[in-house]
Amino acid sequence: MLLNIRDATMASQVIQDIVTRHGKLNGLVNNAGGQFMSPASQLTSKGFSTVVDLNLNGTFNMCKAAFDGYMGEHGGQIVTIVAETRNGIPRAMHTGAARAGIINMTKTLAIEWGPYNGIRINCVAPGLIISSGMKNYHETMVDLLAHSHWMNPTSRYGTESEVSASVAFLLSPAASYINGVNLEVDGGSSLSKGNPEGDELKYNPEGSRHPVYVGWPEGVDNVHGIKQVDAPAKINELLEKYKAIGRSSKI
Ligand SMILES: CCCCCCCCC/C=C/C(=O)SCCNC(=O)CCNC(=O)[C@H](O)C(C)(C)COP(=O)(O)OP(=O)(O)OC[C@H]1O[C@@H](n2cnc3c(N)ncnc32)[C@H](O)[C@@H]1OP(=O)(O)O
Ligand SMILES: NC(=O)C1=CN([C@@H]2O[C@H](COP(=O)(O)OP(=O)(O)OC[C@H]3O[C@@H](n4cnc5c(N)ncnc54)[C@H](OP(=O)(O)O)[C@@H]3O)[C@@H](O)[C@H]2O)C=CC1
Repeated sequence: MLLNIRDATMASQVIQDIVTRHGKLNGLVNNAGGQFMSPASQLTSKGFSTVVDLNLNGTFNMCKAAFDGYMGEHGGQIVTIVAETRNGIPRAMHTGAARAGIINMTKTLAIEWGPYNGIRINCVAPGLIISSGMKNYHETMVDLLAHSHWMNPTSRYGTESEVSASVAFLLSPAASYINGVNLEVDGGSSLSKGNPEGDELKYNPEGSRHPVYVGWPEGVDNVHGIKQVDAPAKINELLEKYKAIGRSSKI
């Protein structure tokens, strides 16, 4: 099923197709999104609009389609992946603005849609994650990333599994009284005060001592298997390292 979330008509059509095929729509996860890197001073109006359209308008299109097509009548759970935006996102101001918009939209929808059969809607805000998305960035950026992970308080980046686990939690009855929140999944990086230069001892360049979660238990189709992360070699190297930490850690 092809879907461009920027197209409201297509969003409605896809939701209708799902409801027709399965008879219900229990949950919606808005994961699609992205941006290009650019300092704000070089960003054009069109570039800004493009990223806002994808992330903010696209998420609205999907939420509205799910509400109109099923959830307004039957309830359901919605989780949107945003990005950690606590201190803005230098060189990605457009996406920071769009994601902050989604977080606020989520709060309003939680209030307005809660009465509709208990719809719950929340956000998950990842910090830097070793993911397929890294292939979209320039080599120099990937290089920088591959050597900067120790600046995170956990001395590592996150994994796709760790984001997925938060999404699964928010969709599940375990989160039945959680509504309108933005759950940061960033290892505490948003709390750090920026570049730790001159303060390195607080960090651990040797590697992480925090447990790491990579991959769900092997399933029939292993849909969340880390083998499927199609990222640049340097990023996959990091992932292999995290796998080793994971094996030696009690989680
Ligand atoms: C890891 C780092 C941590 C840094 C922190 C980053 C944020 C937190 C971490 C997040 C990580 C991730 O999200 S990882 C996920 C990564 N995946 C992605 O980002 C997917 C990337 N791609 C896309 O979604 C799309 O291609 C998207 C960027 C929205 C562009 O959509 P379109 O194809 O419709 O747009 P285009 O036609 O190409 O371009 C439209 C206009 O946008 C502008 N534009 C487009 N590309 C441009 C570019 N490279 N530089 C300047 N400007 C550009 C121009 O003005 C274009 O107009 P013209 O000049 O007229 O052509
Ligand atoms: N990796 C990270 O560090 C972080 C990621 N995020 C966010 O997490 C989410 C997942 O990213 P990640 O897995 O890393 O990267 P990916 O680039 O692998 O995932 C982005 C997905 O969005 C889809 N997409 C983009 N535009 C559209 C559209 N118009 N309609 C439908 N689908 C679209 C892409 O589909 P296709 O492949 O077909 O183009 C792709 O599957 C994104 O929203 C990302 O911005 C947030 C913070 C940090």
